[in-house]
Amino acid sequence: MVVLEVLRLYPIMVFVSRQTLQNLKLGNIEIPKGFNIWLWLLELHFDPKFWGPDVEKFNPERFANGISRACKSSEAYIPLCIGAQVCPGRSLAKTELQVLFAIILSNLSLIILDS
Ligand code: HEM
Repeated sequence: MVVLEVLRLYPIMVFVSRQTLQNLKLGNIEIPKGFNIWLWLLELHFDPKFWGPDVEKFNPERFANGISRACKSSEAYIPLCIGAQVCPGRSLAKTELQVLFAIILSNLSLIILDS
């Protein structure tokens, strides 16, 4: 849950770009072949429409019941991208982060400050 929330608030890539291979129609918008589309991941991760009013709060508990319950659309949570070019290292990355947290927690004493 902590890893998922960290990747929501601080994604390594804040945007990805794609180039259209053919003319497309997206809703009412005509997009010509060869057009560059920039997908702003951070905007999706901080949209209260998908995440609710506490969108800016660090709240790992939001993922307690999985991504589909944390967010109104699972396509609004894409720190590792989506589709054909989804990050192939995603499982390794998540495991590495969990191991890293475990090492940090087992070597440090953490205290919660009043403020
Ligand atoms: C938390 C860690 C990581 C994050 C947030 C992350 C995120 C991403 C994202 C967003 C993309 C898509 C980029 C794009 O399409 O423009 C990507 C692609 C890629 N990632 Fe990761 N990644 C992580 C870790 C890793 C690791 C550990 C590996 C390899 C061991 C890896 C290998 C790759 C490769 C090879 C691609 C290119 C895939 C392609 O173009 O088809 N990533 N990653």
